[in-house]
Amino acid sequence: MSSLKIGIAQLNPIVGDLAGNAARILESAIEAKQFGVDLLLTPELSLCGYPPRDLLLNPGFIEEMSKQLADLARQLPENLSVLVGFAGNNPRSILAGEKPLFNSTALLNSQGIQEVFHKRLLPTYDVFDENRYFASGKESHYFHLHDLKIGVTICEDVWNDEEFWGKRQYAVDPIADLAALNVDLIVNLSASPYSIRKQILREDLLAHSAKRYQIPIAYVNQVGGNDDLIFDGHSVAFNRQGEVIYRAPGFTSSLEILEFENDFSPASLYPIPETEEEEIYRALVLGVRDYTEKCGFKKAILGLSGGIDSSLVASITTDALGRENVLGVMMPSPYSSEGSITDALALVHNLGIQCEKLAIQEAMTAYDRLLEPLFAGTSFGVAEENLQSRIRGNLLMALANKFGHLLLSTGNKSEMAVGYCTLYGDMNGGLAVIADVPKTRVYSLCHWLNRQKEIIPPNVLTKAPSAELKPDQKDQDSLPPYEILDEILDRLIEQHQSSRQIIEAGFDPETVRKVVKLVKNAEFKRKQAPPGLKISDRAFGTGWRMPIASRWS
Ligand SMILES: NC(=O)c1ccc[n+]([C@@H]2O[C@H](COP(=O)([O-])OP(=O)(O)OC[C@H]3O[C@@H](n4cnc5c(N)ncnc54)[C@H](O)[C@@H]3O)[C@@H](O)[C@H]2O)c1
Ligand SMILES: Nc1ncnc2c1ncn2[C@@H]1O[C@H](COP(=O)(O)O)[C@@H](O)[C@H]1O
Ligand SMILES: N[C@@H](CCC(=O)O)C(=O)O
Ligand SMILES: O=P(O)(O)OP(=O)(O)O
Repeated sequence: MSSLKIGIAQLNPIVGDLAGNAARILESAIEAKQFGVDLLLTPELSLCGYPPRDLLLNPGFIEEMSKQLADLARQLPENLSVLVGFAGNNPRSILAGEKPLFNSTALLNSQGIQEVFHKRLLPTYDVFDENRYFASGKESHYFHLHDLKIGVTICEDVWNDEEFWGKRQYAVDPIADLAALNVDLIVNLSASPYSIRKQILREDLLAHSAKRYQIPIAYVNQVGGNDDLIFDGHSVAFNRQGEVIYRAPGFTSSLEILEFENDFSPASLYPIPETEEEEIYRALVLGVRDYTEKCGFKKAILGLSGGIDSSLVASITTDALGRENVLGVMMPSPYSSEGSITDALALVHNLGIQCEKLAIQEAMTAYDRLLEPLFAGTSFGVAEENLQSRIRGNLLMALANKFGHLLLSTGNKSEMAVGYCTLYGDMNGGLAVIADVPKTRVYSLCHWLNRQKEIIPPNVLTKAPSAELKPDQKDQDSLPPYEILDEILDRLIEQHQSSRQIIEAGFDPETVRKVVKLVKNAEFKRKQAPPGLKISDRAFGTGWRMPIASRWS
């Protein structure tokens, strides 16, 4: 049987940057050619980046994509085939009443577009909404290269192994269809977003299919952050025994070359991060870096309270952007503890970032005076408390606006779930870095960060969480202990359990009912929150579509 050199281009495209993404693909192709590569694989929709969302509804965008695809082919080095992901028109759309586009892969070489393959299984759950734009490809097929039959699949096409899941998710299984066509190799072009330990699931699934059909599989995944989604890369290849013979590094672009002769020869195997904490931290660093850079910012700003959430976000941002690009602002009020300054300063020292101090007492007094006639006869309450948060939010946004920085908000998933945050206050910002990280995980990430040397000051790890909006206030005065709250939230949000099921699992009925009500009532806040980086299987982002004015809980 013939041999083949396959290049895996784990690319980080910018959504909508058609010319820039084409240039990235071309650069990889030229480099791959220097290593004698015959076939280069790029991720799903590599020309427009994933997910392009409603850019796909713009006919001019689709037209330009097809032009870029043809131009790219013409510039390719000779004797190199490249699989490029693109969205193209569905000619049957009007006659057959199908969606107007296909999610496709073109086989290109310097002679032009040789063949086109369409994605068959269109995910429409969680953050995916592909039925909104695409029609399903009707069949699976392959192309010939060096006398090899190479079957082409796109992302979800390989996620329907009935034997693996114990049930069929879709009526057809593209892998089974390609196996029936006796292909020598299956390639999969993916844009599979990160969630905790998802790579283990991907590898178990693909290993099962490779072994089941005795067909080697090469899987190339997109890498990089696009808005709320983080793509971890971790492209991987399996021999026909279902063994992993190659794994790309996670969270970074790469180009690797695999030798194929009847089967894959073993190649480099970058490890999966050892701990969940390492994995999550690296994902968040990539998410912050790419959001910042792809939106055209260089520097970021955040409020430093000496608390654990802002400390973690400051550390992530420092690793993402470099310490010279992070500005922390301390904004004490008369209710702030001494630690809000000393702990923030210890963090600033450990990270080496810039720091400014703006005491907010004067602004509070001015607000109180202005509101006095209207608030007369009422007692001090949440509205007055929240003024501090809103003054801080305003000051931060003024600084971000003045100096062209990106304001990062620091609320964690537990707070976002129950609405323990102030609209137009600490919720201000362009990106919510830890909005999908529960408070208990915030702690474990900080402990992990400190594994070799102190990054998060010890006092930050040990003091009780507090909004410090009134004397001696503690989160735990208003909320159940975070260990309990987070478990209830996990059951409710990620495991889709009802209050009854959670109570039956042994949780205090009154606490469960209170949490469920808080989550429902905070929907209006989450709708106005900045995009949050997704790390779980169910984040409060594009995959969470709850009504606001509703009765069901
Ligand atoms: N700011 C912080 O730093 C911080 C941190 C942690 C916790 N907290 C706590 O979070 C809480 C924030 O208080 P809050 O929730 O009253 O503040 P909020 O002002 O952010 O939200 C409440 C207000 O939102 C509006 N609203 C309510 N339901 C709505 C709906 N369905 N649609 C549109 N608007 C609606 C109403 O005007 C209501 O008064 C406080 O208990 C505070 O201690 C604040
Ligand atoms: N004293 C403060 N200085 C700067 N920034 C602050 C201060 N207090 C709060 N913040 C910011 O708001 C969020 C939320 O505060 P909680 O302590 O969770 O209520 C915090 O992370 C800071 O960014
Ligand atoms: N189900 C897959 C694939 C989605 C896709 O086709 O983009 C995933 O979660 O990664
Ligand atoms: O938001 P922070 O940083 O103030 O953390 P905490 O809420 O734990 O005080």
